[in-house]
Amino acid sequence: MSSSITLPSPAKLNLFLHIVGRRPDGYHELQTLFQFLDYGDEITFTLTPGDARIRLEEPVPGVPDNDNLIIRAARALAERASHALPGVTIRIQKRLPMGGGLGGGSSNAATTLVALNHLWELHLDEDELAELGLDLGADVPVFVRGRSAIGEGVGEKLTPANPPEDWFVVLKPDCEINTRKIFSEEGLTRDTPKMKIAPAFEGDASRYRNDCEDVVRKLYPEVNKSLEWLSQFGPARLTGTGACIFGRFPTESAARIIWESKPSGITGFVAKGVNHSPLHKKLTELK
Ligand SMILES: C[C@](O)(CO)[C@H](O)COP(=O)(O)OP(=O)(O)OC[C@H]1O[C@@H](n2ccc(N)nc2=O)[C@H](O)[C@@H]1O
Ligand SMILES: Nc1ncnc2c1ncn2[C@@H]1O[C@H](COP(=O)(O)OP(=O)(O)OP(=O)(O)O)[C@@H](O)[C@H]1O
Repeated sequence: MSSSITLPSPAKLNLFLHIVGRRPDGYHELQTLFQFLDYGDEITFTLTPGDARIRLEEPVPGVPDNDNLIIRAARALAERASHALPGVTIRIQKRLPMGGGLGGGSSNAATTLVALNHLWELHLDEDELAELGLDLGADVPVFVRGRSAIGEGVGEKLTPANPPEDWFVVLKPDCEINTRKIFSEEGLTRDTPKMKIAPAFEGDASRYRNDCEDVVRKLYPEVNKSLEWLSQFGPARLTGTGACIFGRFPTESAARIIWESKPSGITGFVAKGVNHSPLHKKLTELK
């Protein structure tokens, strides 16, 4: 087996996000529809026999290595091994904005769990990896499992879903949003009635909303302005707790026309929604 592997670490969108309650520990109970994008970071893992360290070739700007979810995921996995493991050097090509609501850090953690489980030949099953992942972040399990899904609980109870694989214009207003801050806002809607989720949910996500959107629009005028602009062309919505917003289009060319006309100074990208994670697709090709 090769001792080096390069794998995608895709973004997710929350096609809708309802807050349906609050647990005694303060965490919010959600109903959310996750879909992956064929766009994200890329991570290369190279085993280093003879050097037991788990290290990043270069730090992610603004994130101390000890806090980096890649390092934390690798260490958590290594603790599960019953024998000495070779070290690993990890290189990340970061494309996803931080604090964007695209799940970048969680996706990096999941790619690390899946990649090192493979390279270290640990044979943990998907349930074990998802459970390890949940300790690192609420969004990690869906990235570990790699299927679009309705997430309930804090996002760890997953029911596979098949939303249409549309094209998206994703815009990143010029601000970073802290997830914890939004979940602690007094004015946040926390009592959306729970829906009954049918297996293989294929409902029209645009009928539902993101309960964080009102609060985020008020606190971040940049987000409000971008949503107003994108809404001219169809339903536009916040992902996660922001800051990114997305508009849905049936074809790539329709999405690109809108992308080309965006106001100057806004960053982002055009990507396709996919119901199978690019991570798992690539890993299957490699096996
Ligand atoms: C908003 C979403 O992106 C939707 O997919 C996720 O629920 C957030 O997931 P995440 O970024 O992995 O969040 P975590 O790192 O687990 O949590 C950050 C903080 O947000 C708050 N938090 C998070 C998730 C949740 N369901 N309820 C919460 O109240 C908690 O204060 C927590 O300390
Ligand atoms: N590998 C990593 N990549 C990005 N952020 C990381 C990483 N490791 C730790 N972090 C921390 O996680 C924070 C949130 O980053 P992330 O990119 O996951 O935000 P997000 O897209 O808003 O996530 P979510 O949608 O899950 O709320 C960052 O501000 C950073 O401090």
